[in-house]
Amino acid sequence: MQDISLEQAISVLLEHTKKIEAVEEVPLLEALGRVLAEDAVATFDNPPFDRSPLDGYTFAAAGTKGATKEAPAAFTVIGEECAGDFFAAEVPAGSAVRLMTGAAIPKGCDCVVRQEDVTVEDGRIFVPYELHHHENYCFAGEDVRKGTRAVERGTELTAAHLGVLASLGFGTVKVLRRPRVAIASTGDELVLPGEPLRPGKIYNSNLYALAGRLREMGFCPEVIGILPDDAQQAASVIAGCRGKVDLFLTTGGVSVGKKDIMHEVVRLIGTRLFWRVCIKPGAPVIAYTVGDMLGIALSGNPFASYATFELLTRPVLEAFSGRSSVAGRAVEGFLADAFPKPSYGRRFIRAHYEAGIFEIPAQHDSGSLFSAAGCNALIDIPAGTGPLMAGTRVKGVLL
Ligand SMILES: Nc1nc2c(c(=O)[nH]1)N[C@H]1C(S)=C(S)[C@@H](COP(=O)(O)OP(=O)(O)OC[C@H]3O[C@@H](n4cnc5c(N)ncnc54)[C@H](O)[C@@H]3O)O[C@H]1N2
Ligand code: MOO
Repeated sequence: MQDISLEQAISVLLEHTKKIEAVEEVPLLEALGRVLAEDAVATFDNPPFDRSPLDGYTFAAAGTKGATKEAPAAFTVIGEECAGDFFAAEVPAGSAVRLMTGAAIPKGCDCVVRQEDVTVEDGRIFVPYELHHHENYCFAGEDVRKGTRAVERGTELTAAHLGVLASLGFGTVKVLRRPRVAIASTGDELVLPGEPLRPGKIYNSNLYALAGRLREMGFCPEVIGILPDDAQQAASVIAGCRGKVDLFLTTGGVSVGKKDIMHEVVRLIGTRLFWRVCIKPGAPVIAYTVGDMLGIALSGNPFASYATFELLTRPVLEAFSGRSSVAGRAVEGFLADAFPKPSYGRRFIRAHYEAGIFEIPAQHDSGSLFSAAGCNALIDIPAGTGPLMAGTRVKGVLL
């Protein structure tokens, strides 16, 4: 099989990715980042009643006609209402109710005066200027009218959406089921952080970097852990997830070494879609299916798996969720630093991008993730490019 281009690889993966249409109802507090499955329509006017925007007094504005500092209008204060109280009686002309910001405006009243603008004496207030009908007055429904489509189906819910939905009384919302992603690392050399490091072993960093990346993107990966370099055992774990998982992600075991087991795993349980993509790092990626579960086996080198996760897995995750931010992540800019290596094949290098400038860290080996920690972009260097000088214009993609 010949190496395929990155674009071909993405298109093969997307052919095997179905948008998830299943719906589940979740508590509103757990709905951040989820995709709304049906329009959220306001079932009442919000705010639900006419209310005061000030701490002050409410009365009929007509009673202030001709009022001046010298000849203020007087009102008898017949009650008090804090936000949350409800003053049910009608307020007669010449009377006022003291009320706090957010309190409902009682019947008979049509304006509010700030409490610091009036004088209070013996249960009466003196208003030194004229007020108009509906002055300092908030109307029922002025935020959201009953029947308004407050949040549209398909919206990825942000914090502001949660606030709007809460204001309209939605305790739960119907959202699309999230893609179920399982993640594992292969390799007998791997040890979980926290355990002692024996000779020849290394700590498993891919599992943490990719599980973290999935969580940053709003997914809840099922973290399987380390699969041994035994194709039968690894195959049985992966096949056991069929029907429960949409995407099984692994790292390691995809090259040509003695223990590169993923080839055998795919032979045992699935159908290979492709092996090897014309990119550096991470070329030896395998894509496969096990029934309707998609598998992506990324290469084990930490930066290779980190970069190919962005380039190959992220479009799949977005397609599962019905989103596509891939195009929106493309950026162009100038190199702050030289990149002295020629790129015979298409190469992606880590960089920090800001305001049109890409800074490249000194360390960019596929086996090292250390310098990726300060990076937020991958520079896309076309095949056949010679050494690059500082100031060269390049394209990239934001992580
Ligand atoms: N003869 C050839 N050898 C290699 C080729 C090749 O074309 N011919 N390709 C090289 C390239 S490029 C890559 S990339 C790697 C891919 O290897 P694998 O995907 O099979 O990965 P492993 O051999 O399992 O591991 C590679 C490297 O990464 C370390 N590793 C693996 N998993 C983890 C983990 N979870 N956390 C941290 N580090 C991990 C592993 O110990 C190895 O050092 O193959 C080249 N070889
Ligand atoms: O594709 Mo590999 O990650 O360059 O070493």
